[in-house]
Amino acid sequence: MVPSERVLKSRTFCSVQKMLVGLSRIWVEAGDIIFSLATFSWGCLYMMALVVVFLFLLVMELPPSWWKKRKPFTVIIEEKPSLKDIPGPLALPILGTRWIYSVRYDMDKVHEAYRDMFQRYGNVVKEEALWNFPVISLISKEDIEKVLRKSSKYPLRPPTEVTAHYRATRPDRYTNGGLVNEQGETWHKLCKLLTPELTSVQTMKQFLPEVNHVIDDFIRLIETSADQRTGAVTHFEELCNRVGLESTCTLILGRRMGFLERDSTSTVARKLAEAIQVHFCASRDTFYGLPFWKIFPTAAYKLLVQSEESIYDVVSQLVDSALSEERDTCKVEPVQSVFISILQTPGLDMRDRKAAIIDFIAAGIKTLGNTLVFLLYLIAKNKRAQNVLYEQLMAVIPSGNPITSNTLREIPYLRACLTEAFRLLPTAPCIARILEEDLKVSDGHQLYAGNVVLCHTWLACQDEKNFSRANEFLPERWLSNNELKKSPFLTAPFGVGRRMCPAKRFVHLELQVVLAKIVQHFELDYEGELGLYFEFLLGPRAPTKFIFKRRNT
Ligand code: HEM
Repeated sequence: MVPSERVLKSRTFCSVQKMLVGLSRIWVEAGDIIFSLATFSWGCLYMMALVVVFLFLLVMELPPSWWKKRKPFTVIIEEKPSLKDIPGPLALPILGTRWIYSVRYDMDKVHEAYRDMFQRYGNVVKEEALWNFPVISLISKEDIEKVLRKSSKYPLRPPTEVTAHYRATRPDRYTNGGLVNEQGETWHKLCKLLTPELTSVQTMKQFLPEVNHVIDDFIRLIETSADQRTGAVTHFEELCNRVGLESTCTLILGRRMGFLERDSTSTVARKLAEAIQVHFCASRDTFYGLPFWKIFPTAAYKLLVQSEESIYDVVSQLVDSALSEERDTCKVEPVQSVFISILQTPGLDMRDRKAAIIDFIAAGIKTLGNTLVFLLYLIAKNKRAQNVLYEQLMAVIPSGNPITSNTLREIPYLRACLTEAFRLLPTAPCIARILEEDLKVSDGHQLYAGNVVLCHTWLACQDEKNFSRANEFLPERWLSNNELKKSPFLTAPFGVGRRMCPAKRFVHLELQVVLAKIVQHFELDYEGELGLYFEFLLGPRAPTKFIFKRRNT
């Protein structure tokens, strides 16, 4: 057991003891009161019993699970008074600061809320969830680095509590919370068994020819969807979600799904994309809203369950049909390995295998779709960069030729465009961690092991202190490599350390091919300005309207 874990466990034991002692006192006192009232009125007794049961449920059910496993906040306040000094919105007793998302800010603009809070309160901001559980937000480059550098064997990322809660109610489908939500040894085991093929350089090398085919189909889909006269494609974000789904399924299931054909199976893609959108929105609403879903199924919780079940059913069908056709129809030979390796890995329950495939596909569709819209928007709006990229592409890859690893290496500007797009518009605007050690941050504020910390990498990337001409799209800044060395933790769109996204290599490959092929085929434009929308991830506000003018090559 690592030392930080031991510390947490011993603290957990003390805090659980204190909590039990406290609760038993509450019960004794509540019992005394109830007993005396009983002599007064049975009706009154009934009401009091209901109130006590309700309070008990509140105490036991509402705090986040990782809080219950660690130090209750009240204890932290008593022993470590300096957390009190961290500025933030007015915290109400018990309810904390979650009221701001109903009164001061819109739930779909949480990204703007943080920008405003950093302006109001400084570099370290404290929000308080229910029962005044603290969530600390950091924006300074030095603070973010301090948190993300301290990566242990089992880094802790706060789980999406509501998903973990729902999965616990379906033991027929899930044996654990899954790779994204698990912690400690269970997470480590899943990571070790499920991700080696996905992260392998070899798998990606072999997958490249198939990526070329997928993107050629995407180009055809754009051509047939565009207005013949103007080249306009409205709701382009839907096409991006479809290519995200097709590519991820091709990689994970080892077979083409046909989501890029003009009509045939696209209803499945739309159904899945819609379910995933609802899932992200419901996750956001249950996270930023009051967590009464722990006591009764609120509207947001019901939506979450519906979307979880739709995603499970649709992906399950895809997996089952791929399974029934077995190896001989896994036409994309090199990537059979991801699917087959998950299915054949010893030490995993069939439920874990299916859940992992579902999680990978669900994790891919929206993230890839959003990222692609952002990337193409920035290229469309920056004609100079678009022209430089086009010239370089045409010099290295004659139009119509497939893209290979060698040609990709010869166009560093292509990768620089990706990194710059991730800096300006990442779909994951912050990285969350649970601290495993005490840490001193800006303005002398002391944080403690067990505190939940949000590292706002996106906002830090827009700060002139960290990047000159921070709001401009300048891919050139990444060509020297100095910039990357100066700020490896700020432009970290896939996270950092052992909990980093296992699909980073795949996404980089996919985005380079898609950008290269689109810029070779079309001159890109965008009508108006792109709006942003927060749904747990940062996404484009629909409808997005791109103009694709065919190039004469
Ligand atoms: C543009 C696309 C994507 C972006 C920007 C992205 C970003 C991220 C980020 C920021 C994290 C959290 C990392 C951390 O806490 O340090 C993450 C985790 C994860 N991502 Fe991605 N992701 C993308 C695509 C995908 C795809 C296509 C898959 C599946 C094939 C995937 C599967 C996962 C999984 C399983 C985790 C949890 C890893 C763990 O906790 O061990 N992601 N991703």
